[in-house]
Amino acid sequence: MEKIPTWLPVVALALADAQGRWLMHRRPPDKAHAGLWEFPGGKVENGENPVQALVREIEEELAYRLDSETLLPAGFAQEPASVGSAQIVILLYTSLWDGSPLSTQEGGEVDWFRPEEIAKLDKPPLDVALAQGLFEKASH
Ligand SMILES: Nc1nc2c([nH]c(=O)n2[C@@H]2O[C@H](COP(=O)(O)OP(=O)(O)OP(=O)(O)O)[C@@H](O)[C@H]2O)c(=O)[nH]1
Repeated sequence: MEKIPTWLPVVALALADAQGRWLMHRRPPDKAHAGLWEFPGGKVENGENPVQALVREIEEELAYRLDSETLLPAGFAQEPASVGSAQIVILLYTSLWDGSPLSTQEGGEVDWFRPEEIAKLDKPPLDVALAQGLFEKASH
């Protein structure tokens, strides 16, 4: 067996405001899944743990400094296993917004939505699964 990772860890953030709305990021036109709404985040880099990766990604994408102590694991979603390319697994964390401004740094846009609105947004497949897991859990 080759000693290379067979899966690609990605981390994502479900940030809630005090009104029960959640932050979603719309991917810019020049990227994969252009125009789709996702939980913001990105790939875990070598030498990082998931929380470090998420803090870095959110700072890069949104100029928002997460307090790693407030991040709670909320679920995960995975691509079907495939031969050839690494399987993407997205780990989702929740946090409560502290009110600091958010500003998109990489050409995307962000907005706040209620769970029933998020259900109707066009999303990449793993974000569909993450949203289902998060909001089905929250409503029980
Ligand atoms: N959020 C999300 N990402 C997905 C899905 N499926 C899938 O292949 N991805 C890929 O997972 C990666 C997420 O990392 P990212 O957000 O840092 O991607 P990026 O394009 O900004 O980074 P890059 O410039 O390094 O490629 C992207 O390559 C994205 O295309 C999905 O369903 N949801």
